[in-house]
Amino acid sequence: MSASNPFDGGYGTPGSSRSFSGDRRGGGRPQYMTVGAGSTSEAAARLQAMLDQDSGYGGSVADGEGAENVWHPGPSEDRFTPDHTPVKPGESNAASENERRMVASHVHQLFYNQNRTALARAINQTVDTMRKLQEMNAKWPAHYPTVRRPSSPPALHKPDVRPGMHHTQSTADNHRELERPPSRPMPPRRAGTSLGEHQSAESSSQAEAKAPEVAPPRLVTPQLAQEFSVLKIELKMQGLAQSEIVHSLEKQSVAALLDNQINNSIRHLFALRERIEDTSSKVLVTGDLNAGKSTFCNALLRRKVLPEDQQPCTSIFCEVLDVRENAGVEEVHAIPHGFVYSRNDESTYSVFDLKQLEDIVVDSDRWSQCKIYIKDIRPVNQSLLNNGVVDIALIDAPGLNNDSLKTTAVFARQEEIDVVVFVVSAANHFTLSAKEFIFNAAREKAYMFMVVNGFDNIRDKRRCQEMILKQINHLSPATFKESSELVHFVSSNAIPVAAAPGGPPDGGSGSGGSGGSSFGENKPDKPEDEEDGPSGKHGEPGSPPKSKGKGKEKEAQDDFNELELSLRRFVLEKRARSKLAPAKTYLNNVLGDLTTLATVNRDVAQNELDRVTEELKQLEPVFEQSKKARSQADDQVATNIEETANAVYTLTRDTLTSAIARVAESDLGVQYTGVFGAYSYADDVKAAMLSQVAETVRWCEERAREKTVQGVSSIKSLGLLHLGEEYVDLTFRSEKMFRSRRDALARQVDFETEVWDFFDLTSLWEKQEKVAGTSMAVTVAGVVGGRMLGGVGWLDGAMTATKIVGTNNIRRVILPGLVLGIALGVSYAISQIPNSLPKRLSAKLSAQLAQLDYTHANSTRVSGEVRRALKYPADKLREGLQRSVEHLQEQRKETVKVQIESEVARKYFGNLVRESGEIQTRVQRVDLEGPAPGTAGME
Ligand SMILES: Nc1nc2c(ncn2[C@@H]2O[C@H](COP(=O)(O)OP(=O)(O)OP(=O)(O)O)[C@@H](O)[C@H]2O)c(=O)[nH]1
Repeated sequence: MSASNPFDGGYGTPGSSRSFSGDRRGGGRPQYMTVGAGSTSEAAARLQAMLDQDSGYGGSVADGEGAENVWHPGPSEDRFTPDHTPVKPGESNAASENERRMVASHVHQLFYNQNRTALARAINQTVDTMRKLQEMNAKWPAHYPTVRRPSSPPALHKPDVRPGMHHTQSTADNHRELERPPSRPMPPRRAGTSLGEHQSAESSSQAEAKAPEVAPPRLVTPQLAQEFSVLKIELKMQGLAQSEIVHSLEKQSVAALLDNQINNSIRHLFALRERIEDTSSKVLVTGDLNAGKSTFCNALLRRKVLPEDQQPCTSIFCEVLDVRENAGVEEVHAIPHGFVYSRNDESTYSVFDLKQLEDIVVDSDRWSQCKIYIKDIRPVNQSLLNNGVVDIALIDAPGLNNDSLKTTAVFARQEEIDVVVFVVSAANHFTLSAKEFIFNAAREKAYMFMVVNGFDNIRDKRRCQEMILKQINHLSPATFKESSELVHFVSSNAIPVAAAPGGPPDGGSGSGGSGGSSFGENKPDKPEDEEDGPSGKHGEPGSPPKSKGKGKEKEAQDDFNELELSLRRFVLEKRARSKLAPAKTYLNNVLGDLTTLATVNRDVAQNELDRVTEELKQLEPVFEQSKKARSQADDQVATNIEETANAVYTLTRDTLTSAIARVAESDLGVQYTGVFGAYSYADDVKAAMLSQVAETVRWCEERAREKTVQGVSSIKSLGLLHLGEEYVDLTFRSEKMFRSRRDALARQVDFETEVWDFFDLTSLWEKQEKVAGTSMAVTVAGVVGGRMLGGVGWLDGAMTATKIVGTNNIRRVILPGLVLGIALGVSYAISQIPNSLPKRLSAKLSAQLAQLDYTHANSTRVSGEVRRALKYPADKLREGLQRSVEHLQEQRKETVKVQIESEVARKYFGNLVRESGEIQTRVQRVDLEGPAPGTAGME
């Protein structure tokens, strides 16, 4: 019994002859048969030609990758959709009807190819775009958006409750948030790993447009949220929200994480491309323990292949394949753990007989999975495995429980799983593990085929249906929307099955079976043949009496037949949805992510560009000012030093010159102790003079020190003026100046005191002229004495005296007068020593100092030291100014660099927004839902 309005579409042509020339899997092109008596119509031939010409990628792909290199199988290799509804032989206008159906199938196939082409091209373009993004990300680390955590997890992720987007920057200085423009159709779907965060389901466009995207987020385990991520950066850091972690990471680390995500995404896209190019389909049958999965699979095969048991038995994945895939040999290949199955490599599996399957399926310690090659005994138009269109594999999964849930979830996610058939016990409904599985699988497989099994056990069937459909609506809204096609309430054990190979014919499962012969074509259509049906054997105790049971069996088998038709339609006709939808939804999601990422980064780049442009505008005058200040301060400091040094030089020179000139006049403080101490007096005077000169030098040095201190402080003011806080103050220790030895002077000045130095005759003479009444004797004595003392020509002196005194008196006066005169003269001269000696010595000292160039040398030394002392802070100031200029220059260079980079990034991300938007639009235009033209009218 289907949930509502089961449509059988009127497909199927039992009796229609269809044959394929060549090996279906060997690459030979299938030949489409004309059904009925007529030949292929013109329209069909035209369509066939179109299909043959349509390379899948057409001639429109210029870049080549999509066209020739990737899409190997031509579209004609994919088979057209078969007719399903049995048309009884001899039915009126069967030929034209069949022909019409075939044309419709071709059209359907053509559309399928177009969609497949469009998606494959979109995959190629997306991969190209993502690779370019990786290049950009390496140069300009992209900023990564995160999703704001909802305060309380919404029950359903409806578009209007989508979380707003937060942009998280990885750098502290650049932190800002960007709100998503409200008009943007796709929300960001990245979130942290917590249960409160989730991403939207990957669903078909229809599901996206009309249905809430995901089931309650509380069901998302961190593990699965990660597995279903697209460009999400997953970080496993305990106790930290993702946004916080992203903040705490370096920009480069985020870029590296994104790069990694892109790589994963590209890998996934390649897998999807391979998948859409693959013509086979895998059907995974899963569900709770003991829900009747194996019984259901056997019912589908009309053959008891898989072991059924009342207690859990299937503990490994059992993949049932058509025997043609194994060169026509029925057998089981059991794959041990750790091996990757390859049919052509026997070392990867062990071969068993079908009879041994019972032992294999329970031995999960030894085997990871098994491949069961069997011959589907049903005709092509009824067989699922051998349907003539797609290679189908049926996979019986272990019952969902805590241990296998994850494995099954991972299995269900595999790209090659096209259809998930979920078997749920009508009596038990959905368990927690079932709900979790469905919710998560719904992300990848928007549609799920639901088999509510054991319906025979239910008394209030309507209530059971209502309750289960309500749960499905909650778990997989997309499936619920098509519940008439996708949800079936059946009793698998009501289906007569052939006995296991080698065993007696077996009807139902487990506890009993229907007549072994009841499998085969058209059986369900003949309830009257069901004498030996399963009625009463697998029903609950107290099942209805036989006559009533017969009706029930018929009903159960009809329901199952209906299920089979739907499943065939789902797998075969709607394989576009099951095969192409994952590619479409993933592309849609990843392109949405790309657009989000690009929008965020374009805005970030724009903001950065604005910021640095403004920064540059402000920096430019500061830089110019700094350069000007440097040269100004340079000049000022140089002038300052020069002026100070010159002033010190002048002061020292003048002071010293006058001090030396006047050294004799000053009070030297030396006591004259008489003629006998004249020599020591002379030494003392000399020492005192030298010390006075040295003292003067010291005085000059002191003034120079003061000037230097002033100079240093004026340099400091300049520094503070131009460098502000950057100015490094130096402590100037002026006492360290002029530390060189000052007693050098005594060693330099070396002159002997001579006798003449004691008598300054010139001055004596001058004095005598000035003093009136000084006796002639004194004069004579002076003259004579002078001459005598001069030691040369004393007679001349005597003669001169004679002339003056007169000849008569000479004899009387000459001797005593002479003696007296000399005595007086000598005593006078001696008395004048304290006056004469300093002058003489001073003159000598001056002369020697002049000879030594003492004044100039000292002035140069003192001013030189001043210059040296000032040079250090001046150099430091210059360095500081230079650094400041260089710093600004560097800053300017850096800002210009950032300006150029953000300009490039803005353009790039602007283009990326456009590009990914365009690809996304093309992807969204791929309509996997609408009926193919030509078939619509037939349903
Ligand atoms: N009444 C009734 N019993 C059924 C139905 N389908 C299966 N059973 C019984 O349920 C029991 C379990 O069936 P299995 O097919 O082994 O169940 P399973 O889900 O494959 O079990 P595991 O693989 O062990 O998880 C068997 O005894 C079946 O006969 C049904 O539609 N109605």
